[in-house]
Amino acid sequence: MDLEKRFIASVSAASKQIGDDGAVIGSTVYSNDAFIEGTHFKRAWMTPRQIAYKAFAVNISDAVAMNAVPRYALLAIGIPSSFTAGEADALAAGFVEASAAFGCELIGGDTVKSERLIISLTIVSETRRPLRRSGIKRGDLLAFTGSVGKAKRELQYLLAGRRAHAQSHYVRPRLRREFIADAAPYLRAGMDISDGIYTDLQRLADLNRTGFSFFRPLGKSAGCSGEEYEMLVAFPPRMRKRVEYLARKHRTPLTVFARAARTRYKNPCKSHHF
Ligand SMILES: Nc1ncnc2c1ncn2[C@@H]1O[C@H](COP(=O)(O)OP(=O)(O)O)[C@@H](O)[C@H]1O
Ligand SMILES: Cc1ncc(C[n+]2csc(CCOP(=O)(O)OP(=O)(O)O)c2C)c(N)n1
Ligand SMILES: [Mg+2]
Repeated sequence: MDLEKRFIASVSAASKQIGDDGAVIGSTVYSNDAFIEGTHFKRAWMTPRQIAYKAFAVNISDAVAMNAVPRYALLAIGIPSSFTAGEADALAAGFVEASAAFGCELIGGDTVKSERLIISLTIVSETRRPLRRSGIKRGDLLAFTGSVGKAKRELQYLLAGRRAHAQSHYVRPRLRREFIADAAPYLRAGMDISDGIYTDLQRLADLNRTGFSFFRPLGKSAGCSGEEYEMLVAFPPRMRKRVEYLARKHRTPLTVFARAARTRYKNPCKSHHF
């Protein structure tokens, strides 16, 4: 078992809430994601403003994954002392821009000096109908939004020393807020794709004690592509037409690729955790 899984399993003793994209307390959802130089990005890849915007967007993704509307954000940030005033201003501008774009008010946080640029955001969001990772039944269909695979390619370009394109989804993830809000009543479960479909399916398999029978293999280039921030959803076959209609309505590509079945699931991807 990898170190991350082991650690999360241990802290899960503290609360039954742990295990989903966010914790649902009443109609409020709490979620947190870290965005760390060296782990999630390199400084050379993006401008400080782009880094701040992406950090915010990937956090909003967890709220969307819970079918929650983001309301408030708390930001903890560690800024290297090598940053110029202009770079610090640009970082701040990225958070202010994202806060307005996602309608999520930045109400506080903490600022410290650190060796690397580190960002941790907590999002407080509201939902009337939480979309959880659990609830999948045998026979349910599995689908993902958008086209997946680009994030992995972009990451490979960047690791090879190239610069990111400002309009790329890797720099500016497009979230499926409207589609999820409309489709949630017909979905059995959902999560956002941060580690790649195959790895995220492993989480659904463990949590729902199910395997998947694939209509067609996705291939590793699509299935092992992380940081897509597209949605992975499950719904009963009788809801298929309705969910597909809502996807078309919101111009959201939707690929139905598997059904939940009594098979053993095996994740073919290499882990990037520890
Ligand atoms: N350090 C931690 N302390 C408490 N809960 C944690 C910690 N790290 C992760 N979790 C919880 O474990 C679950 C799985 O986390 P993770 O796989 O990172 O989710 P995601 O991929 O959406 O970020 C989530 O419910 C998350 O809140
Ligand atoms: C410098 C650098 N190396 C490697 C990667 C690849 N990478 C790091 S994290 C990640 C997946 C998502 O990160 P994680 O921390 O698991 O997000 P979470 O599931 O908690 O939302 C990927 C593909 C990267 N983005 N940047
Ligand atoms: Mg998530």
